Amino acid sequence: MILLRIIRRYLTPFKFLYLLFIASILIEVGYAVAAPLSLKYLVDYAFVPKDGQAFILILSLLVFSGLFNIAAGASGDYLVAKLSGYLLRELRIELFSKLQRQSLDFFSRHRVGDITTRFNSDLLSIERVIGAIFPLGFKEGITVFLGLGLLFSLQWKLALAVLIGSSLLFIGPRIIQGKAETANRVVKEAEGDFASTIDESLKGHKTIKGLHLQEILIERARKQIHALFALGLRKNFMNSLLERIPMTSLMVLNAIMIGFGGFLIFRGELSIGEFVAFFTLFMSVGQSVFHLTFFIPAMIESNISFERVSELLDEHPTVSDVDNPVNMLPLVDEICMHNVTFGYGDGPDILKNVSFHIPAGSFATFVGSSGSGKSTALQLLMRFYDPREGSITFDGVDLRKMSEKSLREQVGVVFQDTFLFNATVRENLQMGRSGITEEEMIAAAKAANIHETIMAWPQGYDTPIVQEGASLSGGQRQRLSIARSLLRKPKILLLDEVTSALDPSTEGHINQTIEGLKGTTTTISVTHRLSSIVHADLIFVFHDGRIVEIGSHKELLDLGGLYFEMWEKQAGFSFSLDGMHAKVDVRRLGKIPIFQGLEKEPLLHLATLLTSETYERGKMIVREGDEGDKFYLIARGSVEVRKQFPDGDRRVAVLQEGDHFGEIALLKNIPRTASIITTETTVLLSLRREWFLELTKDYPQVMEAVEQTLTQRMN
Ligand SMILES: Nc1ncnc2c1ncn2[C@@H]1O[C@H](COP(=O)(O)OP(=O)(O)OP(=O)(O)O)[C@@H](O)[C@H]1O
Repeated sequence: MILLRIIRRYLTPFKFLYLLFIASILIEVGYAVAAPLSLKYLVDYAFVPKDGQAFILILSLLVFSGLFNIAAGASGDYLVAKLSGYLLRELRIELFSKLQRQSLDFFSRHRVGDITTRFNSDLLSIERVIGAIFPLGFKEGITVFLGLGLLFSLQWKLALAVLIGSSLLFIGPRIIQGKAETANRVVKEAEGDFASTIDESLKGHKTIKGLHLQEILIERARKQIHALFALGLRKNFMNSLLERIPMTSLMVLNAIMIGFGGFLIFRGELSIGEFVAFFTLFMSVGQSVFHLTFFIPAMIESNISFERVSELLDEHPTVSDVDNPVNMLPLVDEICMHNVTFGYGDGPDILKNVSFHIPAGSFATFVGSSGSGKSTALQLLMRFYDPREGSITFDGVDLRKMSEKSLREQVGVVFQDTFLFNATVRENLQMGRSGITEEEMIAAAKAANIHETIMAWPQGYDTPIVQEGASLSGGQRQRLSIARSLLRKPKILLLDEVTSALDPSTEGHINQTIEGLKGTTTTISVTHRLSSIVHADLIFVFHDGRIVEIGSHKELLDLGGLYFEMWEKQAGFSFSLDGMHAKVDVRRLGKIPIFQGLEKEPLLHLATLLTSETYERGKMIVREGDEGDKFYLIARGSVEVRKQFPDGDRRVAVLQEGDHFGEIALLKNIPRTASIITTETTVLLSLRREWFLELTKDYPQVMEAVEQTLTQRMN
């Protein structure tokens, strides 16, 4: 039984207290059983013969042992409170530590709501069992056991009759027990589902609003709440039945006892004192049985909680330290991937036979289309996952042989999705590091271009960050997390789209900071904004899980391959300093398929009709089904394309800088075929149909060109 396993596991160091607790229980049980037995002597030796001396003797014994019993009971209560407190403390610590040590795949396998339910309601239910139900059940169990022995010694025939009657009467609850167990499990799962929905609706409120998914979420929650109601009803009914049946059974048993007991008295096989003692003892045993059966639903419920908690305790991280791991030393030579193949879980290969060398101190970047495996490669360098095939080495040492702690000390990482703790700015920056001076902290904040912003807040570095930084802008969060990483002075710095939420001037500043790290820090940055990496030492171009080009910006442009194509697509845009307004040059405009082949003059005119639109992350630009009246060109940022399918809406593509959408809207008023949502701060250039049509009056060839291209595309 999991309960006993847990008790053994956590209470072994407290053996002495545990033995004391058992002793106190035995005293209590002894009294509970012996007190009714005293009635036999009171009735047969004191009351019936009217013997005063015997009465006083028995009474004194009863009073004395009663006081002793009270003292033992109180000590037992204290001990159980202490032991259960210890156990829960240890369980909580181990559970939480287990959670922290899990590999990344664990977090994609488990939903937040499900894990938090295990910490909240499951642990509460365990607390109830360990602190009250189990000790009381244990006590009642021994009472029943000893009490039955005494009942048999008083009158075995009567005891046997009562026992047979009881066994028959307990068959009912046994049958219901299985059903109750299933009902309890199903309710727990439904609670987990609902908790996940609440969690999702809170964390994803922006996306939900942006995609206008409120109704879908309400509908989903409504279904879950209805299911909870129906399942809860069944569970409560089953549990009540379990509780009710023993009471009824007890009444039937009383009838058996009085009837058969009376019969034995008349036959002279039972004295009146014995009958009174038997009856009282039976009531006491019956009460204990009743309590025991009362505890059964709670035990069943808790058994599921025990299972769910021990499931977590038994989870072993898929990525863990080997025995005797080596400590990673500061990088002096190179970071290498050797023929690495990797996929998530049992999924397809995402990285296919990837190899590269990055010299220490250099600034390297991973570029490529969305989904080509750049972030995955970065995560492997962090050892969030281990490769399926091949190896990763830092200065020739396999990552799998290094201690995780030393790796994390050497490697800093900044993700696109930054997470800030609910603590002050200072605490967030210094988190996990001691001995950081004020100057160092300010220098890091300045390097990340966030110092001035922090100083403008009323409490400066002591400003509390609330709701995990939800009140800050995406750019502020990103800059704070860059500062946090810089402050740790890592030898290797891994950056995943860290400047996506920044305006061009701030981005320029951060890029300078990153370039300034050359020589002292090995930096590997994943980005889709090629203008930010022209000074990188090495650029790795990813395509469909493979590296297809390697070189410097110039070398790759000269190569005229995929990188060149990407560069050409992104080139030709210019921005205002705050990044809110964009312009596109005529050469670039003429490369858009629908405008290809147009003369310079109409293109110049066209460029003046484009309007800048800036959106924060998570905003819906186009809603599937809405009337389309604009064509869009992405000047900066990226968007996802989502479509409705019978099983819900799904991302079907990601569009990035230089991509465009909505061409058909220039010609016809037809509903949009997909929704477009920004995945980062995005600047678009839009062209309204009415203005475009106006233009075509002066340049009819524009209309012809657009129509021709679109017709070709449709065909
Ligand atoms: N935790 C995960 N579990 C399963 N598949 C994943 C996971 N993370 C990423 N993928 C998949 O792996 C592929 C590569 O993703 P990855 O994030 O590495 O690409 P990327 O080149 O960085 O793209 P982007 O620029 O859009 O982030 C994608 O198809 C993605 O859906």
